[in-house]
Amino acid sequence: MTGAALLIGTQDGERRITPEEAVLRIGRDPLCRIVVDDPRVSREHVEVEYLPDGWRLRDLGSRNGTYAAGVRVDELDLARPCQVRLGAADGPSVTLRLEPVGAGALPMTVAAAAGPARPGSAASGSRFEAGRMPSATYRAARRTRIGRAPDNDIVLDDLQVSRYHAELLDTPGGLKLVDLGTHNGTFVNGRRLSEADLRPGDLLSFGRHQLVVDGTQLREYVDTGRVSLDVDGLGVTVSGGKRLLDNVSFALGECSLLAVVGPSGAGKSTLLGALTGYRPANEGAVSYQGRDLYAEYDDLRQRIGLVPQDDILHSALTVRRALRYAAALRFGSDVTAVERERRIEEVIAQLGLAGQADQRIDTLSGGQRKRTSVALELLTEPSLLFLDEPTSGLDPALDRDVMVSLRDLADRGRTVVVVTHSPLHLNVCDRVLVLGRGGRVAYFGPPGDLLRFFGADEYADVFKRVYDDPDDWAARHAATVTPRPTSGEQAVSSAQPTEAPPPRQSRLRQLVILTRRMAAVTLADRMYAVLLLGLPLGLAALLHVIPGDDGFAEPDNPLGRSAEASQLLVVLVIGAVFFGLAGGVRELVRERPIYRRERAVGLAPGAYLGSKLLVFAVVNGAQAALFVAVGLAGRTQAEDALALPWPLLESVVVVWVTALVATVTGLLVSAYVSTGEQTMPILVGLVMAQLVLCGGLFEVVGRQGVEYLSWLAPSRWGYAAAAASVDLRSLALDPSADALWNHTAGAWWWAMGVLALQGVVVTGATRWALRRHEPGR
Ligand SMILES: Nc1ncnc2c1ncn2[C@@H]1O[C@H](COP(=O)(O)OP(=O)(O)OP(=O)(O)O)[C@@H](O)[C@H]1O
Repeated sequence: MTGAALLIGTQDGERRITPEEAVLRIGRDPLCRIVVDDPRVSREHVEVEYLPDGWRLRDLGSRNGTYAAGVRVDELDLARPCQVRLGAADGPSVTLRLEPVGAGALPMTVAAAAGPARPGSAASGSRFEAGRMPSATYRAARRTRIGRAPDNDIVLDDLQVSRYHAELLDTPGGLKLVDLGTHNGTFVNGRRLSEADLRPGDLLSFGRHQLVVDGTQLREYVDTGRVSLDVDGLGVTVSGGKRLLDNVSFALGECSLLAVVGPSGAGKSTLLGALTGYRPANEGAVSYQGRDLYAEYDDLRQRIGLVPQDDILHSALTVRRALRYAAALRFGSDVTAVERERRIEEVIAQLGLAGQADQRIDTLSGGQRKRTSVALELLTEPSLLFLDEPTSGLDPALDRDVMVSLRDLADRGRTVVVVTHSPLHLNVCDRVLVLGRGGRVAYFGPPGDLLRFFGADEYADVFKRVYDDPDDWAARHAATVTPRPTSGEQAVSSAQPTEAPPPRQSRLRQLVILTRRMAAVTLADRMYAVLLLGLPLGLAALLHVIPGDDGFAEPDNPLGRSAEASQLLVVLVIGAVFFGLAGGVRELVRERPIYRRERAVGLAPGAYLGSKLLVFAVVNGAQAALFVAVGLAGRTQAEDALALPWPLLESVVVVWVTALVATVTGLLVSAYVSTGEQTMPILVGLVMAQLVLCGGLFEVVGRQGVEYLSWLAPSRWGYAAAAASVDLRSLALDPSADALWNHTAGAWWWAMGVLALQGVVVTGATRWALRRHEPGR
């Protein structure tokens, strides 16, 4: 395209301009190079200019707007042939045909614009095609196979496309599409379907590739990231009638970088939720290259990358390892390790992280860490990238570093929207949107005009003015924009409540990936790993403080009884509860931002929880073995075992299972709390309750309320199994009436069975609690 001339076609004929010619204005004014005599066109309506990266068309703040593919645009990259309308989105209007010609330019195709897209209707494709040119055209045979592998009839080179993805069958009733059981999914007019009868104009999506059906012909379009975003009348009202967003409208051209700024509480995060579809708006529409985001969310969500405010990275891993796990989770299982590795190296290079690729994330600078989060989102090549305050907490130099990276991403073909508190580097953006309280737009336009619009000398004044008088600035902004044509009805959003998408791999494969990741994270965090093993060792030392040297043998005193055995068991069981809870209680809350983001791209909660259980089962097993072996060293063991080959093994198993049930209880707490700090008092309270209710401190049998309550405590059953194992009823100082402690295999299995059942119930409750962190909540 570089060096290409531009052909501009109007009703009056064609005109060829070269890069050497200066900026060319088009409008009603006789001084314009191309004069258009039409009342809907402004005196100076648009200008066309050759920039280092190619031709651009810019709307000069025209009253009635400039439209491409039915979307109002402020700026348009003319890399590809297109049609724009001056003064009206549709109906009769002045139409310009713009076509780069000469070196590297692509041939022109003109497609007529149709009505707005409707999911499930045949119109999606026609609107989507308006003004664009297909990258290929295919004719469907009787059976046409589509996929990534080279032996398909239609080969789509895209890691989000399965090797053998779908089949088109030419039947007497017309074309029929059948998904070949992919995890990636096949989408028809934005809806995921396993089978569909196709009609002319239907839009089929496979990853970044779209095929529009026209008889037995299929026109292919590839989403290279050059997409426009059109936001019309977004409104969010919460229960109680409070308005969080009020009639937000704006249009962004391709390859744009938009900064959303505004005082705290203005609604920036709410806007981000509405634009990404996580928390859809109640009113209005968001369209993405002419496609309705809410109506076609199943499909379009894959084209959206979101970098939330909190890091979505395991900081103990290196950049490359974190990206490897993310790629394994986000790509389908038929994407090979070599293909994933290639993509990882691409994003590392793209974000300038080659020097840090093998560095641990917790040793990166704030800016590099943010760029790693961005790299992770770019793995799947989204065309729209949203970032929530990526520069918060960064110094001005790192702030600029991040903003310049975003500029670069937009320039390479992507629309980037960044919410920021920092006005320092707004000049790298194409557009700035200032939100005032109540979610009203106080300004939307180029950064260069921002201070002038507010009559301010510095950005701090802008914030203050918007904060002090949001109504006035919203009204002033409204006066500068042309109202869009409406049908007179309130635009009710077509949004459905957001649901997480299905996983990209089988749940078993996810379980394996997540288990490996968690093991890697646990081992990489040396301090944490040392603490996990240090805790049972410290507790084992406490066991040696208990007086006596009989262990679990009959005490050598006239009574034949002592407190030693029951004291040993209390410390063993409560120790197990303690290290189990301590491990579980932090786990989910510290990973919450990661969980939320991964859930939104197809993480299966069952696989996630399963990976925690598997790793903790191993960790708790090692802890139990250490604790029992070191803590009981030098003490006599019980003479015989009840259910397992050796008494010591029985003690280890009791401690292990008790710890595991406590771990799951910790995970349940972790799923409910909102910060790590909240876990400490809960941990203390739970350990104390387990101590009181275990039955070893004082007798709970026969004290009705207490006895029933104790049935809920895992420590009660862990203690009972351990007591049965060592025959505590014949060793303890006070002969106990607790039938759970009978020295029989039946009593041991009963106690262990109830303990296991508690584990299953609490795991189910934790899985349920994870629903609180579904995307959109
Ligand atoms: N579910 C809700 N119910 C009621 N009010 C809400 C709800 N969610 C958000 N709000 C309120 O809506 C307003 C906008 O919130 P939002 O988080 O979008 O603002 P923000 O501009 O992102 O703020 P900040 O810059 O502090 O992050 C705030 O006043 C907030 O308290």
